[in-house]
Amino acid sequence: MTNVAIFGVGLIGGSIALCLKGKPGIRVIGFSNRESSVQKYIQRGVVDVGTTSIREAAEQADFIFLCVPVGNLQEYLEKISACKLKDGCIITDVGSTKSSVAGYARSVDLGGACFIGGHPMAGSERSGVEAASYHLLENAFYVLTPDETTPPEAVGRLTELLSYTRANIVKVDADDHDDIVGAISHLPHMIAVALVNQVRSYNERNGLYESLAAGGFRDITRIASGDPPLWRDILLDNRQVLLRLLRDWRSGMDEFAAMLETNDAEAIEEAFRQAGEFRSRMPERRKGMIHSVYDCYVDVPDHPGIIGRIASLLGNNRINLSNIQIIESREDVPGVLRLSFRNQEYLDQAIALLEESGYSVHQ
Ligand SMILES: NC(=O)C1=CN([C@@H]2O[C@H](COP(=O)(O)OP(=O)(O)OC[C@H]3O[C@@H](n4cnc5c(N)ncnc54)[C@H](O)[C@@H]3O)[C@@H](O)[C@H]2O)C=CC1
Ligand SMILES: O=C(O)C(=O)Cc1ccc(O)cc1
Repeated sequence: MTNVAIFGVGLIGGSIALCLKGKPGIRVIGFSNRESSVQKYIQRGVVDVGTTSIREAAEQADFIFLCVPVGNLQEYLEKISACKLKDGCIITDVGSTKSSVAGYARSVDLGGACFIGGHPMAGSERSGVEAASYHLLENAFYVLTPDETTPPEAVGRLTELLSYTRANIVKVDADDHDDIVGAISHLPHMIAVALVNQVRSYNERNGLYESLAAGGFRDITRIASGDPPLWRDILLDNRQVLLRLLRDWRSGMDEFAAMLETNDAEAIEEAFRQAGEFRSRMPERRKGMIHSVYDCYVDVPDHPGIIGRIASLLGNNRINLSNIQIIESREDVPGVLRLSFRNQEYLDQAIALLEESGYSVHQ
């Protein structure tokens, strides 16, 4: 029997637990520091057994996943290292930063156990076990950060276990990880928050900002709704990298200001051209840190029951909708429905079916 202990069964810990539970020879143990949370994990069927005892969870584990916030990783590594761990036990984490946790792991004596940092590079702005999903990590990159002291055999065993998540495992140096993820995830989160707060302050004087900001603005700032304590920990932990990235960001904004001040039409066009060219080279719709959306928009006449008919059409053809939203519904224009799906396959099938049935669909 392979015992997998998960510390912090939230969005990420819960999603990993859902991938492992019920697999041959695997038993998932959920740890929480709160008894009521342990009961919840068991009731929701996310773990096989649960405990509030660090020792009980850690000492029988063959694998330990630390899925607590970044700010609690040091504390848990220290507490776990004080337990009598099994020889060959592999400890890993899922934190969004990788350098600091590697340092904490080096500073404790893990006996016959070993630590391999990890970061599943997919998620959402939601948190808690309620948001966990069997599909969350599917096709996403999952970074592991072994160093020269990590036994390759341990990396192999962890990779094998993680194959149940259906993520793509990649090995990256911990410092490189923090530079790259700082730029593609942490910096965008700060920008989204600053942008929303900028508009929020204008809105205090004129509520029209809020009314008109729906649609695109809402979409591009979705990540500003991330869990505040979680993001506090991530940004503070990666602060040296982020301070450097913010300097570069400011100089990019200064360049825009200069282009506007000097009426430099050509430079503005060139900036858009370069960005568009780089963006077009990125693989489309691959699951990334800031997750892809599989949405389409359907024009719908203002007929009663139309939403039900579309939902039934998809349901009868076994195409699972993950969300449905009325974007526009006014008397003078046809309405628009936004349909969201979990993957490209469902989206493609839905578009084909809706078009066949006479609907006008766009992406
Ligand atoms: N939110 C996301 O999309 C992603 C988050 N991560 C990383 O995953 C880790 C967990 O994040 P989420 O699952 O999103 O958060 P979450 O809030 O959904 O889950 C955190 C879990 O840790 C528990 N917890 C909090 N403080 C604790 C403590 N002191 N002792 C024991 N348990 C405690 C919570 O009860 C919860 O079950 C973080 O390190 C985060 O950086 C990694 C990839 C994506
Ligand atoms: O909501 C999104 O798309 C995210 O960006 C989620 C996310 C948050 C933290 C991570 O370390 C990785 C992914």
